[in-house]
Amino acid sequence: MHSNKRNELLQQLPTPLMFKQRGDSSYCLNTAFLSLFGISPDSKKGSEPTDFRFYDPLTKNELTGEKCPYQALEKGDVASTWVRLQTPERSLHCFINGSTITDNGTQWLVFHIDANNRVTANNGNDSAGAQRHIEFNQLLTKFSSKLINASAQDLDVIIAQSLAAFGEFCDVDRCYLFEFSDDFALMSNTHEWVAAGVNPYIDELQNMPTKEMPYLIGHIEHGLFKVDDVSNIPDSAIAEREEFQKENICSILCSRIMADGKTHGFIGCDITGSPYTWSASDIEYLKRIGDMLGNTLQNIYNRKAIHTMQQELIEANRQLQKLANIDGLTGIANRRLFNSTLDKDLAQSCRKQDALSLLLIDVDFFKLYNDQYGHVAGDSVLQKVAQTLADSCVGTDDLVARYGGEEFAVILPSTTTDRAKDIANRIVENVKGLGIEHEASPHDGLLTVSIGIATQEDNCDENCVELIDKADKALYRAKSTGRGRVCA
Ligand SMILES: Nc1nc2c(ncn2[C@@H]2O[C@H](COP(=O)(O)OP(=O)(O)OP(=O)(O)O)[C@@H](O)[C@H]2O)c(=O)[nH]1
Repeated sequence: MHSNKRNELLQQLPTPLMFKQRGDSSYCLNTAFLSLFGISPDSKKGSEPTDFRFYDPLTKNELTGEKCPYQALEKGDVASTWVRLQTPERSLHCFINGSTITDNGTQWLVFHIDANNRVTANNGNDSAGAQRHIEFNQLLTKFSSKLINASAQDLDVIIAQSLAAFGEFCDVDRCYLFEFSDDFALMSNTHEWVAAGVNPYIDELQNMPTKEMPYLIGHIEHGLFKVDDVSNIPDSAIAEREEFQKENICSILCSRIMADGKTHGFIGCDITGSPYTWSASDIEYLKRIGDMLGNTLQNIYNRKAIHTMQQELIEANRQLQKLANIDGLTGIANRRLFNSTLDKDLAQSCRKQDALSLLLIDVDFFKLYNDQYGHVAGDSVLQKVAQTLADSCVGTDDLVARYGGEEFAVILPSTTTDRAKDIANRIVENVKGLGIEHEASPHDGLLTVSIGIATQEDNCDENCVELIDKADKALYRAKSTGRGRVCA
């Protein structure tokens, strides 16, 4: 066949083709190719291979050198592979199949382009469309289950994966998530996926005032923003039109995301290069992905709210627990905490075969003090004595408690009688050292305390009641032998 005839035939074939004679510098693009890539037949009769770029769809790296399908075919190698074929107008996910045809001594290098994703997307009624719906549902199921179990930390990664999977499935150039903040005043592009060879814009789309994009936002509030051809956006929405054109967007589709009963943001996708008519399937798919993300965000909100509530309850319980164990006047442990601690410490010292000492401390002539100086001054004395006891007991496991009225108790784990006597004498000195005037006191007219000591040695002989009773008897001896002293 004559080479011009061959050329004409290839031009008319319904399959998208790039072809050239070996030795020619330019590739020809047939009509089917031009229409698939949205290229005007007037503007492209032939094209330099450099006008086209091939990208590895997985790594997003440009295929050059030996891996470039042109060069492989020129060299006589097989050139059948999945690529992202980018023209100045459009990039598409394609299966390309290169072959060399020899005709009357002329060699033709022909690339057959199979990019039927979008074609089938337009029609969900035929079997290819039905198959596509099934694939979409599988995709959605896969990511829903990933998202439903996602922790807040994993969420970003899984959202990014969902956008990439959806972007590739629908063969768009960009797919992204915008979230509103500051009570709807700002919006930010939080996640973005771009196809190979397409410029990302996420960094430039942060904290954008929503009031500057009323056309877009108005549509989002009603659920959907669909523009087949950005150049048809009316002049009244010039801000949006210019922004989209700056990003080389020709068609844009965005669907609102609801969470917590409010518009949380939107998911969107772009076609760059030349306009595309969004199909009913495109819209349905985007809405369903948006709903899935909305449900996930709602789930995360709920989990956060429950977590906050739990933390508040734990804190409230901690405060209650504290209040239930603290003496209101002196701020030290109360009788309740004393009882439970003595129980626990005594059992532990018994297990460890360790000594434990108990001090019972009583303010001397306190009735007379109250009578002479008043009840309010008496309260203040009790606070000072409590503080002095706390300051005098330096063991980390010691417990200083108000036992009742003007009586205090100190539990001293791992403490023998001799050591307890030292501590008790120090307390007597420190209280006297406070220099609280008490005219009726025989001890230099100063307020004093008496202390009784009981010790459980390492033999587990005593229980709590017996130990307290022993300390009480020792306290009685201290009182009856002159007060302001220690008895064991
Ligand atoms: N200000 C004040 N007084 C209290 C408080 N609790 C108990 N008291 C007083 O402490 C006094 C204890 O008196 P008594 O048991 O007779 O003992 P005492 O006067 O200290 O005499 P001895 O213990 O024998 O040295 C009583 O007058 C109680 O009213 C309190 O919380 N604040």
